[in-house]
Amino acid sequence: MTEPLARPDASSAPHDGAPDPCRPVRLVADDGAVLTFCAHGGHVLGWSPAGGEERLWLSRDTGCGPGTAVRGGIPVIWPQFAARGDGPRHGVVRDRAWEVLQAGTDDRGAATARLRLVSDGTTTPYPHAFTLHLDAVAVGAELSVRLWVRSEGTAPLTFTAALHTYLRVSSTADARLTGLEGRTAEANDGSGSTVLPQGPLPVVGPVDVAVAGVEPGTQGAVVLRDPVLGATVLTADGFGSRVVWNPGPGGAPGDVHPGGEGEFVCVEPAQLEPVTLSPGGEWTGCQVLRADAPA
Ligand SMILES: O=P(O)(O)OC[C@H]1O[C@H](O)[C@H](O)[C@@H](O)[C@@H]1O
Repeated sequence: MTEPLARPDASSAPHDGAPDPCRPVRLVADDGAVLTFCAHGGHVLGWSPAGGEERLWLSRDTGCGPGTAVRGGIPVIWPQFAARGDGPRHGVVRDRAWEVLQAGTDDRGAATARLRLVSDGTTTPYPHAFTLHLDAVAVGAELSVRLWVRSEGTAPLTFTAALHTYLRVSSTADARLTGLEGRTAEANDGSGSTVLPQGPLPVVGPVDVAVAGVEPGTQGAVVLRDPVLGATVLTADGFGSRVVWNPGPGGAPGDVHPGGEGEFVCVEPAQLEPVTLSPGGEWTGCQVLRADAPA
């Protein structure tokens, strides 16, 4: 079942008779799990597990439209994480329209969407030919999101990537993160490294770090515990790092609604070691979020 929602930003312009890429599309699985996405940015906007509340955070003040990234949900960061390169910050795919290849329910009753972005290599500021697919599936307690890349050009294609996941919390003051304790965390502003303390980590910002060498799958699980919402367990494959970001009081970008920085923490599966694909080469990274009820 596909239902349109009100657009998050009334200022986003429809694109010449084509469906507005900023229009949120809401898919409901047979068991009640909900996946919301928009074509702009190949962006997962929301997810609630079967019988549960929304687990992703979306700013009420987000923009959406050519050149503007949505604030919240799961922005696709590619082919450059943050300012780690000489291209545009966080890459070139979060602020342009993707195509919707499929949206609906599959034969298990899961809510599924496949989005695609194709570049023929003539687009600035990133003149490389590539195809990206973003697959999102919501069913039961889980959301899975898979990013697939194929190099379509004749030259090697080098990139970094992330699924910049905004996890909703009832209050950053009460939420805690486990799974990264005792690991070395590199500050994303280049100011150096620290070793994270043992025990559950507070998520009140400012915090902006990257932890490298995270194991794939359940071995590298990171768990966000919230006393109201319950736990969200994040596992990933293909992404060697986890970025943890919260801007903290007074530090939020202007498209975060007032007080919004107290309502989320970003836990981002990221591939920060550059990946190089030969012509025709492919790469896949995926994450699974599992919602557990409050203890
Ligand atoms: O404002 P944006 O470009 O969306 O970036 C938002 C945040 O993304 C990541 O988490 C980075 O580690 C942060 O340094 C950055 O502030």
